[in-house]
Amino acid sequence: STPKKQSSPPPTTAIGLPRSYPIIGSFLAAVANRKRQLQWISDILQVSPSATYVLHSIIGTRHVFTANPAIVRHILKTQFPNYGKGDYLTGTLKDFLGHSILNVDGESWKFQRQLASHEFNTKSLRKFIEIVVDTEISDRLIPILSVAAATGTVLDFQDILQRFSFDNICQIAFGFDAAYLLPSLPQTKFAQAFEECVKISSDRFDAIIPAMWKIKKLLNIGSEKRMRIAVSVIKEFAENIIRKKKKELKEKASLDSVDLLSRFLWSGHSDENFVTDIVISFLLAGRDTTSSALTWYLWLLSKNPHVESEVLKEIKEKSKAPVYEEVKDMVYTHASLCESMRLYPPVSEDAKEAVNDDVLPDGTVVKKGMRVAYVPYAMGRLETLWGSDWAEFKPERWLEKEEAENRQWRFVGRDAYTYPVFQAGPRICLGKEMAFLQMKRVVAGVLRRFKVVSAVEEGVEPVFVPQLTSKMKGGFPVRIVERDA
Ligand code: HEM
Repeated sequence: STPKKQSSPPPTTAIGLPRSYPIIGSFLAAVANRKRQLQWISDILQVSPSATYVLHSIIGTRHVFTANPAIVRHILKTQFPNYGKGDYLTGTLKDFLGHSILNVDGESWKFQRQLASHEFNTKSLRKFIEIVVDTEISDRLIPILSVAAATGTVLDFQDILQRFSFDNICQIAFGFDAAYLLPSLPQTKFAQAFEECVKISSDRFDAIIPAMWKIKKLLNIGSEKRMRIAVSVIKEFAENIIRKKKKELKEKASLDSVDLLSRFLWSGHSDENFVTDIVISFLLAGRDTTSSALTWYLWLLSKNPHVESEVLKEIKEKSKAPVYEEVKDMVYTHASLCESMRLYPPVSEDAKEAVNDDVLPDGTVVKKGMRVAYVPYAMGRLETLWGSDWAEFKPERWLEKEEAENRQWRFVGRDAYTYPVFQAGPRICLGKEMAFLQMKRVVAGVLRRFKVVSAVEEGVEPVFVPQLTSKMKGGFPVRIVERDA
């Protein structure tokens, strides 16, 4: 059956390019649109030649925004060494992320990536999916959903998923059970401090006067005072775990724990600050990304029953297979997750900074120090890339029927530069495969037994909030219904 138009996200209004004036550039338009900056930039990219736009702002600052795959390839791959994190980004995130993988370039990045990549080999992934994810599903998630189904309670599924992935990533990063997904939905000091750091760091980027936070920090007032406190809560927490881990490792002859922290300590990195920063980076990378993806996914499924029934069919077909094989083979589910993240990417915009002057493939001139951002949110909405039905939630875009007589679905991936939801090139997301395994396992574990019914008011579209990782504004209210066995 053909998907119905009702499932579509709201159409973007076609607008012209913003006015630009001498000295202040398009500063006024940027201020007027600052509460909807992502949508504003995406609208502009839709009407820009080569899907690329140079935003002129106050006193001659210029930023390039692009939704053009050839330019994405240029900055993420062909000219990779010329487009790094840069001073602006690293300076803004340093209090939170220090010199860890998400916040450095060059040799230090290479080294951390190399070491961390062991955490993502097949053996570790299998262990992760079979032990960490499945325990969290059966011991924590399912019981909460059963109670909600029995009592008819409305749950905020976004909150549930954030708690779920927080517990998961704490296990991977530290080998520590954060116990954040409990029936009482506890507020833990560590998780709350983490949330505060993410929020304040995001706000630093969004401020109209970019250096304002530095002044507040200097004076130790307002949000910057809260930031300082939250950072120290996180660091203290991490340091305690690190000390315990160090002691444990000293008493052991070999490395049997698989968490990232043990791996770093085992390889001789005993500098607590450095190790703390790395662990925090992983928490950020792994925490809100999969929960964001799954929140929007379940919302789209609730609006598209024909997709949900295809997914359910696949879950039932695969349910006899061992856990790891099951999730690896969920082709339709995989496609539907890709499709959902096309419309609602967990990382909606990502900026690089030019090390040297350069010219982009479309002729746009880039000066040293200029920021060039690719915008997955805008790219997923381009007719030139996805066709005139781009607004429809259609997993079939990613699938082909096999020629063989059983006519199974086969997944057809898109070029990573057209769909840079996980970034692309040498710095492509290290957790991509892990994220898919986790998401598919959650989808299978939940949908097999329950129907997740949106309790969002009829006709209301949830609002996409782009922070460091995107969120559904106000959460995702749902009712849980137990399926007939
Ligand atoms: C749906 C889920 C996810 C999405 C959409 C996603 C997306 C991304 C993106 C866009 C980046 C590039 C950020 C940048 O450098 O500017 C990234 C990097 C990274 N991600 Fe993910 N991610 C996801 C899940 C995960 C998970 C579960 C983990 C780990 C447990 C993870 C670990 C990392 C790491 C370590 C990096 C840094 C890679 C590097 O700089 O070399 N990600 N991810």
